[in-house]
Amino acid sequence: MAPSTLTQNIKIQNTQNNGEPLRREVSRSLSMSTSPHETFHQRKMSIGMEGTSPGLIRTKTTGAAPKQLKPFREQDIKILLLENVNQTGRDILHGQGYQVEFMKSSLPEDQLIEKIKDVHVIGIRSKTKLTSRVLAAARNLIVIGCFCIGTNQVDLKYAAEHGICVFNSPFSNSRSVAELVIGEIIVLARQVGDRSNEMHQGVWKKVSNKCWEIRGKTLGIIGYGHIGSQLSVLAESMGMDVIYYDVVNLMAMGTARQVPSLDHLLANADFVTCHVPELPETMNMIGKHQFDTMKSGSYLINASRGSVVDIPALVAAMRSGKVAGAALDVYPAEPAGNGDYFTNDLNSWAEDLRSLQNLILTPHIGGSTEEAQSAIGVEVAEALVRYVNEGVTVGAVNMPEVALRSLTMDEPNHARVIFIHQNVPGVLRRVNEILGDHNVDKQMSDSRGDVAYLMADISSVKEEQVAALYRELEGLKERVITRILY
Ligand SMILES: NC(=O)C1=CN([C@@H]2O[C@H](COP(=O)(O)OP(=O)(O)OC[C@H]3O[C@@H](n4cnc5c(N)ncnc54)[C@H](O)[C@@H]3O)[C@@H](O)[C@H]2O)C=CC1
Ligand SMILES: O=C(O)C(=O)COP(=O)(O)O
Repeated sequence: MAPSTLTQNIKIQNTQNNGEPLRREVSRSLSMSTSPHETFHQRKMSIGMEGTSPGLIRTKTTGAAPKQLKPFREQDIKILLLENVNQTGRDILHGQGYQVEFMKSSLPEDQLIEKIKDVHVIGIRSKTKLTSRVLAAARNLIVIGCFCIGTNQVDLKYAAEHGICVFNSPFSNSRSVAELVIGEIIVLARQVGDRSNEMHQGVWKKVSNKCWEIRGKTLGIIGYGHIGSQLSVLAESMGMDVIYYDVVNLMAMGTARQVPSLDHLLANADFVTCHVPELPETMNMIGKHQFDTMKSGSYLINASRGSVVDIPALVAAMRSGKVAGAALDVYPAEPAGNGDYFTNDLNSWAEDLRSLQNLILTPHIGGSTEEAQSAIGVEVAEALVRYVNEGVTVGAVNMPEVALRSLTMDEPNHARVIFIHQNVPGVLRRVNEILGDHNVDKQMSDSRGDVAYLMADISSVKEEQVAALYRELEGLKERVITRILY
């Protein structure tokens, strides 16, 4: 971008602002996703690109310096959205002027590897597996948006070590999951699923045997985080006693009680519900021993991750009558999209599950409500915009959280340097030696594990100096990614 263009853009911006301070304009552009012409980023340039289309904003550890420097234009940013990301999120990203490709389902690994090669941003939900193999193919990727809560589908460590920031929406669908579980508790206690199936087949079968009220029964919640604690409040308001087990000591909601062990919870709960993340420690955490420990005639609900419950052990516990009913929303393997079949081809025990009585099977819909999806769309898309345009990592799940107030047009000749690097001694000193020829107005640096993130706003920097600055930073052996926004 030539200086004259910059000046012209300042004028346009000022006109649009009607003389209002620009900083207000900046925050408005992010929170209300206005048109790209209203955003401050329109005026910025970015370098740090490797052999792709002009104006890109990433380089890899092994990459050479960019051959040409071109303005950072929103139109150059390529985004791939999979798994039917909500319209709210799509609107925000389109509103920035980015190129957005949208797909309704997830992709198998080989197709994903092809598709991810050139994009700067990918948006996924719980199904798309971003393994190290997939991410290694992503030449230009700078950021991943998980439009959901769980991030187990992404190799977070590999991503961080390659300078790829990951965002999610930590609680926008928690209430939806909690409400589904409440519904399932009643449906299981009254065998509503079976009665409904029978009626659909024309069979009238009125029974009260082993049908219960939930009032006075004990709900055992495994994992008392966002979802577990919401559920606790709802269950108690319906007259249930609530106990919970968590690896962390957590404040109880209402009169709920934390119990000292999983076995203690299993031995005392009438309904057991799982709300833990997928981790090595939660893999098959409900298996044969746990079913043996549960009360006879109790119920199990799993709306967390399919890996948490050992399904053959559940099938055995239900066939023996030890478990009177169960609800599963998640499975070790799930179809890529709607219309696919839930058969033994996918999970070897799918037919076993389909044959059981009082077993509610839902297709991973815990967070699938209009309210949740719309809120997630906004939250994650805004985080992506902030990261692409300003390098702000607040809310990231695999990077240190770093933010500086936005650059504004009353700060000409400023540049924002973003330097993601290995977290080893001496790097900051060397970076500051490089930045030392300029006035460092503000700077923030933080680390998380092996990766550190530095953001510095420098002034008195001429456009022709930016390339040299970039090359010097790229010359540091500890660098992962250098971006300069100006
Ligand atoms: N079915 C669906 O559509 C949805 C499923 N989920 C799943 O639910 C999970 C939980 O969600 P949130 O409540 O938002 O997560 P959260 O992170 O707020 O809470 C998880 C809780 O589990 C605890 N925990 C971790 N390991 C444990 C262990 N080994 N034993 C006992 N407790 C343990 C943590 O200390 C934490 O309190 C997510 O990770 C996601 O996989 C989330 C949203 C929708
Ligand atoms: O938010 C989560 O972690 C979920 O499991 C919901 O996933 P989904 O957005 O429905 O693919």
